[in-house]
Amino acid sequence: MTLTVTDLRVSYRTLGGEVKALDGVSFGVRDGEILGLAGESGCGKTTLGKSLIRLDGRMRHVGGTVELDGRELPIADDRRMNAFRFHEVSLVPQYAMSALNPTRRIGRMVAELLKSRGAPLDRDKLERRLDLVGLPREVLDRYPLELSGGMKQRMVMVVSTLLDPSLLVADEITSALDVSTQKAVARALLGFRDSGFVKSMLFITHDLALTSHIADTIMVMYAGRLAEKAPADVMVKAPRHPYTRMLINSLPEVGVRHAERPLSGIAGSPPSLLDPPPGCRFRDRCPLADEGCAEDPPVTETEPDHFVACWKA
Ligand SMILES: Nc1ncnc2c1ncn2[C@@H]1O[C@H](COP(=O)(O)OP(=O)(O)OP(=O)(O)O)[C@@H](O)[C@H]1O
Repeated sequence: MTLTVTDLRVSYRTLGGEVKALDGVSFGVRDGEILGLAGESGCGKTTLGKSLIRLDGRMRHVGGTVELDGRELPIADDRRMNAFRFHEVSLVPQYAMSALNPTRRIGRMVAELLKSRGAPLDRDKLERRLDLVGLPREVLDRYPLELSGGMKQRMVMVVSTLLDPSLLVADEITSALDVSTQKAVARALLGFRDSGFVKSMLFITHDLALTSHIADTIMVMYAGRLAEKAPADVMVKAPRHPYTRMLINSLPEVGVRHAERPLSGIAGSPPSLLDPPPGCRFRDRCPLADEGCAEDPPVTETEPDHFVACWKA
């Protein structure tokens, strides 16, 4: 197992109180596995990704543990985490396209970054990786401004994986790209895993359709908690949680005109994470909810590798 997250609790300090963005999340990522993390805006996907790399100033590690390759990550200790960042766990951020320093040629920037991490620049290795993501070697002589959005995105992927981290967290890295560029980035991600440059991956997206093509396993979160986790094909064909079912039914089907089959959304919104009510957090929006749902549903393994947090599943 590359990653084992146990009962992770992370909140944000705000003027209104503590926003419990992750409220007891447990899951694992196996060696070689790509875990797609999905769920609607605000469910805690980015917070989970950040927790594994760097807590920002307003985030507080309230409880739980994160183990990477059997060693506990000191996620609450920014300085001690330095030994792990880039080397063991790395992030391609949500706004990767602006993560490149605009005043430096890319080759120089990569060399400086590696130096700051105490690693020498291995030109051969760098060039092989550029080949893998389909970037010409000349990009190293260019400024970020001279690259398209998709090229920048792939460049950031190369940079974040140069030290062969065990786990790569890719946060919404395809959202701002057109569909064919999205595919190139997705292929590059799979190539990195298949070539062993990274052992495992957490692929964060709100795009369930895309994640079902890339991920081996999909985990759906709802309001700071795990709702369902299952192998990607099972999640798409036989979801058990009412929320996941509704999410999957709300996906547009290619070739089906919406006059024939109207797109359905999910009415209502998740509860506030400042003071979430007890019980199932989806119950106000759930067509199957009854009084029993006022109690917290445990995460249950209904079949091997299929985890669901629902009394009705
Ligand atoms: N800096 C912050 N200060 C206070 N609350 C925050 C902060 N960042 C996120 N939150 C809250 O934490 C919860 C989880 O947010 P998070 O960004 O992790 O969700 P997400 O699923 O990644 O959403 P999105 O898809 O929109 O990026 C939300 O309720 C959000 O409002």
